[in-house]
Amino acid sequence: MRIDIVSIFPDYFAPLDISLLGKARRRGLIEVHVHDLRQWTHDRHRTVDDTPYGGGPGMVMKPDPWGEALDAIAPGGQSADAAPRLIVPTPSGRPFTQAMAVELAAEPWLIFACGRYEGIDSRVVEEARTRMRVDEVSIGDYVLAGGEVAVLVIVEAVGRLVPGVLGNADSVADDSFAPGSMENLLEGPVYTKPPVWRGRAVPEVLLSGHHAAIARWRRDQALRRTAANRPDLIAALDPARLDERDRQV
Ligand SMILES: NC(=O)c1ccno1
Repeated sequence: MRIDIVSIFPDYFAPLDISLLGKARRRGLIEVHVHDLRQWTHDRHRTVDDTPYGGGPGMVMKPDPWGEALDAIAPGGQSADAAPRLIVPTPSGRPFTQAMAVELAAEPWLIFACGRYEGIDSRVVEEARTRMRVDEVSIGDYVLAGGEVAVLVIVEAVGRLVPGVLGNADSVADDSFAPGSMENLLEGPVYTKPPVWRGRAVPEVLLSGHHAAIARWRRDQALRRTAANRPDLIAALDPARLDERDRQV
């Protein structure tokens, strides 16, 4: 997977050189290019924003630098299956979910546009849509100072799903919200050695080696945690996916 990130604060993305994603980059599983938007400005002050038409507070990011940046990064001509997908984090975007992370992890090329101030001139997304798929995405119902932190969240959630990045691919199947048996459920509690810690013992079933009983216990715990923390997810569960035991939890 290729990832391009455009920002006026490229240093925000130093964390992508460490840990899981840093290893994935060094192993050639993920290619990350971070670009300073200001390299596509042409005035002495390297201006990227201006006052909003129609008045109102704050500044809006000018379309010209963004248009030139996207032209330079994705000049076009790629085959349909190699074309980039532009992701623009914004509070007014579609909710970023685990399902979307799974979908994006299958893409060959993602470009992230980090907006700042009051946002990017809307014509940038409008024009980009004429030559690539564009998703305006929100990581939650709150407002950040810019898209950079949201891109770090999305790149981490997506990057860990790229085949080969996680040491144990099975752990993805147990993720909260993971498609499949965990779909729309929160992951339950997890334990490791020692078996007793400050007088608190690990649930016996987890030491039993009885895989069916362990799977059942984990699903019960996931249902309980989801009911406690996210009743909205329980309400959205497809009843057909709940067995008799689930209904008793
Ligand atoms: N909620 C968000 O995704 C966001 C992006 C930029 N500011 O907020």
